[in-house]
Amino acid sequence: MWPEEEDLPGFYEAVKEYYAEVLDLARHLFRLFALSLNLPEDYFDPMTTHPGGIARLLYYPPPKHPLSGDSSPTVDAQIGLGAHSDYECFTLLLTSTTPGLEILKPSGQWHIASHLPDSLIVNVADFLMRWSNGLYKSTVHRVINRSNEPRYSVPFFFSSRSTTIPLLKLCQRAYRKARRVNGSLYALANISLRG
Ligand SMILES: O=C(O)CCC(=O)C(=O)O
Ligand SMILES: [Fe+2]
Repeated sequence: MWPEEEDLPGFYEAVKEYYAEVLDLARHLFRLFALSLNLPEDYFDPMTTHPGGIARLLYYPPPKHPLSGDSSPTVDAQIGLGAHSDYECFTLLLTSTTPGLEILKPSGQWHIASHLPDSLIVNVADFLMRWSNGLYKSTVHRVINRSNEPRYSVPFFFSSRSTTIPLLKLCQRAYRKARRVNGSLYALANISLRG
């Protein structure tokens, strides 16, 4: 449901235009992922003809009591979005100047992603991790608005065409390792709805 044009002039057009642009970019990015996996550039193209692509318009109000800028533990009430990974192929994130996104590092510490002007953040998601047999790792992240400002963000979740996709023997070494070490990766393929 969209707000009436007279209530928010230009809003619908702006969102529609952004969606078209980011969809193009996502398809292009998929080609770069293909090249990085030593696949032909157009390898994933048939899977992105009618892809799943959802943009969310998110608002995180400022906290009632200012929070510290470091990544020290916080109580649940302060967390805008709890720790999770996205479940599509990847996410393109457009954010306002207010930081808030935190990335879980392999060390177990949270890294506060700083805002870079005119940039998008790319988060690898579960499906691409599964597809690449764990070569690409999905990013565990959360959102905490530690500032006194409202925070806005527009994640665009990009997935493949809705069809049965055979498990690809991409990245043979990673494939064998994934099968041997982490059978639970297979469970991911069965999770259709989360969060
Ligand atoms: O608002 C953000 O920066 C991230 C949003 C997010 O992780 C999500 O909607 O899955
Ligand atoms: Fe997310």
